[in-house]
Amino acid sequence: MFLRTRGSFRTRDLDRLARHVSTLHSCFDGKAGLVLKSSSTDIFQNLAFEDWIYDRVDLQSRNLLFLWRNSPAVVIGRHQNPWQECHVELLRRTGIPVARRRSGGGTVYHDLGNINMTFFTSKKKYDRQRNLGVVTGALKALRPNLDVCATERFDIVLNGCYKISGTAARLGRTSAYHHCTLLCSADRSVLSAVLQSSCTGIKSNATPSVPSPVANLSDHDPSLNPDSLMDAIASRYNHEFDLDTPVLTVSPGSEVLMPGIHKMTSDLQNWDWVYGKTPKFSVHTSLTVESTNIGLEMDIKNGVVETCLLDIPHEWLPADFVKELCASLTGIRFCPNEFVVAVAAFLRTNSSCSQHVQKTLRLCENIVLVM
Ligand SMILES: Nc1ncnc2c1ncn2[C@@H]1O[C@H](COP(=O)(O)OC(=O)CCCC[C@@H]2CCSS2)[C@@H](O)[C@H]1O
Repeated sequence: MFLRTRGSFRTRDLDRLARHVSTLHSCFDGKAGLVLKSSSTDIFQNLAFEDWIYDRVDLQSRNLLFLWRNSPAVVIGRHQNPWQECHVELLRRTGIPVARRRSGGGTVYHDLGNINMTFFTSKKKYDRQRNLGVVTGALKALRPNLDVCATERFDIVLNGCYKISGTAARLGRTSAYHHCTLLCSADRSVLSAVLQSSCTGIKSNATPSVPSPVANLSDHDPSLNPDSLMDAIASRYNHEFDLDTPVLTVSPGSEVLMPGIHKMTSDLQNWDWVYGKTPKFSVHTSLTVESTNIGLEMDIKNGVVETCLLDIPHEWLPADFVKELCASLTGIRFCPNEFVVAVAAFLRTNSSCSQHVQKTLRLCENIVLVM
């Protein structure tokens, strides 16, 4: 039946497929530990791979290290506000994605010059200082003169003050993971540009990040590169956990190897997860449009505008018109697409005067920049 409905499969393909499936399972079966390296640089695929391992692999009697890197991306913590943490408008313009991870903590920037490590264990064996010891041990094995140490808040700092690694964790009933970054040669000008809010006047209880001066390891020693660092970390991990495992490359895009991973990936990409999960917040800001001062107040819950108030001089736009405009913005997602559609629909039914239309468009050009 399976073969008939999918005529393109041949016995040879099925054999190969079966071999792959058993390969992945045999990777885990009977092993006390594994080191896996991602073949993907897609932030959503790599975060989904973490979810898949956490949900589907029995971590009670094994340790697992996952090494991965991403194309440029901003990664916010589970309980954070992207509009507060990053320059959402610049990210949209440059096509750099924002991802919300399932662990708590602050916002970091990733690119191919940044390494990520995920240490999976049982909850009982979860030990962040031990894991960070693997990282600092690997660095010292590579370059004995490097001054690196882990701090009380589980950062790793270079020369006593420059952050090169940040940590976050997810703890379940029986399983856990600790993941951390390592800055080797990331683009620091992009890092600081994207980790600046484009929206002033946000009030919220979301977890704030703790900004620090950062450095790249390659600033200290230009011969250090991500591949040699990952090899050194893998061998130090083997040493620390008394293992003898090679680094296995895995493809987190493979539904065949990891059934269910596509759904996990698309859940992480969904607007409702990335933006909609933001804890309730409000924006109180002022805009200057054609030399007129305009106050904007919005309450946003689950990413949706709950209330909207625009404080506009009556001589600039009539009060009834503004009231109707605010009403039409209530209930939309706090995002440019829905905003533009709502304003266009509003103007179609309320556009008796071309001056009002022009002013509304200019006002909306300014509002869209905070979204
Ligand atoms: N890549 C990277 N590595 C280290 N530090 C960074 C990085 N990007 C930004 N920063 C600095 O850390 C603060 C935020 O520090 P804060 O302590 O608030 O948050 C963190 O460290 C979170 C680390 C999450 C690690 C996960 C591992 C895999 S997926 S992401 C930011 O404002 C910058 O100053």
